[in-house]
Amino acid sequence: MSGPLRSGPSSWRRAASVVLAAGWGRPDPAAPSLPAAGFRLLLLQRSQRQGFLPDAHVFPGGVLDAADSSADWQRLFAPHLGPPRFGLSSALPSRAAFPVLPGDRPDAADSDPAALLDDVALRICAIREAFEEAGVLLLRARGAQPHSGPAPEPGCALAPPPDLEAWRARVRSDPRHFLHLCAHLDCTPDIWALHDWSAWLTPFTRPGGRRFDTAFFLCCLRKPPTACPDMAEMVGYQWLSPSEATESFLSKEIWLAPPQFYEIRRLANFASLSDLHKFCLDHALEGRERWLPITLLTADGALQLLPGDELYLEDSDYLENSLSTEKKIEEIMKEGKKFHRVVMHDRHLYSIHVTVPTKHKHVYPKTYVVAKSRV
Ligand SMILES: CC(C)(COP(=O)(O)O)[C@@H](O)C(=O)NCCC(=O)NCCSC(=O)CCC(=O)O
Ligand SMILES: Nc1ncnc2c1ncn2[C@@H]1O[C@H](COP(=O)(O)O)[C@@H](OP(=O)(O)O)[C@H]1O
Ligand SMILES: [Mg+2]
Repeated sequence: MSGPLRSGPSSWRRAASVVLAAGWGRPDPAAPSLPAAGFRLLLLQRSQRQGFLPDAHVFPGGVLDAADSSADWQRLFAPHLGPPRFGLSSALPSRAAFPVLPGDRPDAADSDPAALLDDVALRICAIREAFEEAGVLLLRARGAQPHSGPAPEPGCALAPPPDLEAWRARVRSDPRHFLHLCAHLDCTPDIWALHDWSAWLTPFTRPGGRRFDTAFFLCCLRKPPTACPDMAEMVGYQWLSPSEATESFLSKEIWLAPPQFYEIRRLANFASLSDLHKFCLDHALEGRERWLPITLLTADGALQLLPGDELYLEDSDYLENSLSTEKKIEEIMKEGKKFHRVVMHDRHLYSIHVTVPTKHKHVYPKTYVVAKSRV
C-alpha cells in the first residue's frame, strides 16, 4: 500500500445539513390519531451546473454564513430563551483529537462574546439552507410554550408564506434576510427540533478539491412539508425511505456521495419515525465525532476507510492524501476483520462493512452487501 506525497493545505468551509425524516404511510387504523408508522427522507437533487457534487442527491445544507451567528438573533429568541444555549440541552463533550484542521478555531462565541455559539449558529444555518433550497420552514412560533431541551414530539414545518419566492430570493441574495423573515412571521428557527447526528469532512480526492466540514442534524417531522426546490442550486427532490433511496441509487435513478449513502443505511436501522425520534431523545449523543474518510484506491475501485477500521490511519498526512494499492477489493477484504468502511465498486455500487462497536451511544449501519448478480 502506498502512502502520502505532500500537497498544500486545503481551505475548509464550515457547513451544516439537516436530514429531514417525515412520517409516511397510512396511520394505524387502531390508533388513527397517531402519526404514520414509516418515514421518508428529503433528498434534493443538485443542479448539473454545481461545481461540487453536480447532480447528486443530498440533504438540504450549505455553508455557514456570518449572519447565522449574528448577535441580532438574541432579540428574536427573547424573552423566553436566552444565550448562550437558548434552551438547547447541554453541549456535547468536545470531539476526539483527530483530525485537527488548519482552520480550526475556538467557538465563534469565544472570540466574539456577542456571537452565537456554534451549536446554535450551525442549526440556524441548516434551517436557513432548508428554506433556501427546498422552501421548507423549520420555524417555531415565538408565542409557543417554551420547552427546555429537545422537542418532545416530532413537529410540523410552518406553511410557506404566500410571498415565498420573494422572501427566498432575498435570503439567497443576503442570508441576513432570514432573520427578517423570521421576525416578519413572528417565529424563531426551530433549533430544538434539530438533533446532533454526525459530522463529515470531505475526503481528499485531488489537490485543490473543495473541502467541507459539515455538521449533520436530524429532524423528525410528523408529516412531509411541501417541498419546492429553488430550481437553481436544486432542480428536484424526492421523499424516499432508506430502502427506496438505496434501491434508487443501485438502479442509477439517483447518485449519492458516500456520506449520504452511509447515513441512509444508518437510518435503515429504524423501523418507524417514533423509534427514530425516541432514539434521538433517549440516546442524546455522548460525544461529538467528526469523521475524515480516508480514500484507499484499489486496482478495481476504491474504499473509504472510517475511524476504527483496521486500515484507518490517524495521521494528519491523510488530510491531503489518499492511500493506494495494486490489490483488488476482494483481496483487501479477505485480509481483514475489523471493518468500518464504504466499498465503492463503481459509481453506483457501494457496500458498507461494519464490524466495529459503535461509539458515543450512536448507531452504525449494518453491513450492507449487494447481491453478487448486481456486482
Ligand atoms: C453538499 C454539502 C457539502 C454542501 O455543499 P453546498 O454546495 O451546498 O455548499 C454538504 O451538505 C455535504 O453533503 N457535506 C458532507 C460532506 C461531504 O463533503 N460530502 C461529499 C463527499 S465527496 C466524496 O466522498 C467523494 C466521492 C466521489 O466523488 O466519488
Ligand atoms: N443557479 C445555480 N446553478 C448552479 N449552482 C448554483 C446556482 N445558484 C447557486 N448555486 C451554487 O450553490 C452553491 C451554494 O450552496 P450553499 O448556499 O448551499 O452553500 C454555490 O456554489 P459555490 O460554493 O460553488 O459558489 C452557488 O454558486
Ligand atoms: Mg447547498
